[in-house]
Amino acid sequence: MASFFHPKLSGRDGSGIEFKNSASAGGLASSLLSLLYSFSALRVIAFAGALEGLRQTALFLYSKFIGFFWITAYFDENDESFDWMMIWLAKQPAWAQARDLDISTDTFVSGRDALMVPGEEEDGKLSLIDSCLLSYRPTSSLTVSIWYHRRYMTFTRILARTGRRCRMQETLKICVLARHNRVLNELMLEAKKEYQAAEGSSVRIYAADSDCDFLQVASRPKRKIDSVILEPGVSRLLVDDARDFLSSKAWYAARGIPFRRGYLLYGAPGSGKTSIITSIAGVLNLDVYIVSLSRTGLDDSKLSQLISNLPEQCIALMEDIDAAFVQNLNRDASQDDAGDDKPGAPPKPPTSSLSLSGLLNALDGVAAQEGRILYATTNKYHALDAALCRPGRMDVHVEFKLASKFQAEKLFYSFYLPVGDTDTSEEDDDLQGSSQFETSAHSIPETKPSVPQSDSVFAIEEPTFFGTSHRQRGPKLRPKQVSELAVRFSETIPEREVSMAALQGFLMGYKIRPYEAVDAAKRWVESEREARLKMAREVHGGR
Ligand SMILES: Nc1ncnc2c1ncn2[C@@H]1O[C@H](COP(=O)(O)OP(=O)(O)OP(=O)(O)O)[C@@H](O)[C@H]1O
Repeated sequence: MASFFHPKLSGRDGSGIEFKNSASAGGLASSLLSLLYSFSALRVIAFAGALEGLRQTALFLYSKFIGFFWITAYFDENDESFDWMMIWLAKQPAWAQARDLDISTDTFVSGRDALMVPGEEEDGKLSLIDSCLLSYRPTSSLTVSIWYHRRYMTFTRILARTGRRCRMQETLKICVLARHNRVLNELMLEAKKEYQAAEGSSVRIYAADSDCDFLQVASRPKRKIDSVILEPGVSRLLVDDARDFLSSKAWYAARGIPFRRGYLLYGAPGSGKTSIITSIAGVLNLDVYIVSLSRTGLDDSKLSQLISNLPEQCIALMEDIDAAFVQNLNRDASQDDAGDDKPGAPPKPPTSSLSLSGLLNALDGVAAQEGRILYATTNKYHALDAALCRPGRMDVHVEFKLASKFQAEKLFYSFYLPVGDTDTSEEDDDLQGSSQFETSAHSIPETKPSVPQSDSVFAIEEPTFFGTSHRQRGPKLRPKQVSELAVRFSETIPEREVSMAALQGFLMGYKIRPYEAVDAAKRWVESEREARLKMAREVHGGR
C-alpha cells in the first residue's frame, strides 16, 4: 500500500533501481490488488453511505409523517406541570385497566381523588393513618393510551439518567393524535385547574438537594392569618405590604429598581415569626422555598446558585440568618455550646463556609431572582451586619416580642374556641358533655386497657400517664364564658415575660380543662420564672 501511494520513497536508500527491478513483478501485483481492494472498499463505503442516506430520509419522512398527525409534548420532572399531569393521570380510570401499575402511598398523589386501590376510599375519616392511602400510578416506561375529548392520546413515563451526577430523572411524554394543539391545551388547563383546586388549601414547602435543585418536601395546610396572634395591625401590615409589592412589577421596572423585597423578622424565640411567614404564604398563594444557611457544605457559589434557582414569585425563607456565620452556634452559644466544648477538645469542623459578602452578593447580585419575597428571621438582631439590614436587602424590619397580655388573652380564646366559632373538628365530634373537663390534671385513659380474659396470676395495674388523651374533648363553652376566662387568664400572665410558644405549650397541658388552665396559670408563671433564674445563675456561675 505504501509503495503504491508513495513510489518516491522506494529510491531513497540509494539502491533504488535494483530495488524497483527486483520488486517490479510482485509490486505491480500488489498494487493492482490494492487498487482493486480500494475500489471495492470505495464501493462498500458508497453503499453504506447510500444506506445511511436512505435511513436518514426515512427517519425524516417518518418524523414529518408523525409530526403531521401527532403532537408530542414532554413534561420534565423538575417542572410544576409534570405534577399537574401526573395527578391528572392518576385519576384516569384507564389505569385501572392497565396491566402494569405502580402502587403509591405518596400523599402527594393520594388524597387528591387519585385512583384508589378498591376499598381504600371507604376507610372513614381522614387522619394521619388514613391519609397514607394506596393509589395507582402509571408505571414507568409503559405507554398507556387514553381517549380524551374523543382524541386518542398516549402517555409514557420515561426514566433516564441525566446531569453530571447521572441522576435518574423522569419525563412524561404525551402524544396526541391531532392536527392542532387545542386538545393538548385543554388537557393541560384541566390538569392545572384540578391540581390548583387540590393545592388551594395547602402551602407547598421546598428545600434544596445537594445539587442546589429545589424539591418539594412538604405540603402544609394553610394556617389562618388570625391564628397567629400578634400586636394589632402587624399581620395586616405584612400581608398588605407583600400583596402590594407583588402587584407592582411595572412600577419597579419603570424605575429600574430590582423587583425584590426583603423582610427581617427578629426577636424572641417562639414568638410567631415562622408561623406568620407560612400564614402569609397561604394568603398570597405562594410556595415557600427554604434556604438553609447553616447547611453543611454551603459556600458562596452554592448559595448564589441556590438563590438563582428560586422561581419567580415565591417566598424564600432564611431562618436564623445570624447562625450562618458562626460555626455551630446555637440559640445562645454561651449556654448551649459551653457544655459541649470540653477543654482540649479539637475544634468542631466547619459546617458551612459562607461569607457575608457571599450572602450579600447572592441576595442582590445579578443572579438574584426577580419577584421573590425574602423573609429572614433572627433572634440576634443586633449581631447582624448593617449591610445585610439595609433597605434593598431587608426593606421591612418587624420586631416580635414575648407575649403581651393582649396576646395571651387572644391565644386563650382561640385555644378554647367557643361553640359557634369555626372549629369543625370539635363540632363534628360526639361530645359527652362537660364531665370530661372535670377530670384530674393527670388524665386517666377513658377506657381501661384490654385485658386478656384468662386466669392470669398477675395483677393488672391501670397505666398512669401525664397529659390528655386525644380522644378526650373539652366542654362546649359559650363565647361569653370563654371571653371571661381569657381575661382572667391574661391577668395572670405578666407582660413580655414568656413566649407565645411557651403559653401554647402550657395550654396544651390543659387541652380540655380551660377552668383549670386559668387556675394553674399563676403557679406556672412562677415556676417558669424560677427556672429562668436558675438557668441564669448556672450560666453566670459557670463563667
Ligand atoms: N404569636 C403567636 N400566635 C400563635 N401561636 C404562636 C405565636 N407565636 C408562637 N406560636 C406558636 O408557637 C410555636 C412556635 O412558633 P414559631 O416557630 O412561629 O416561632 P418563631 O418565632 O419562629 O420561633 P424561633 O425563633 O424559635 O424559630 C408554633 O406552634 C406556634 O403556633
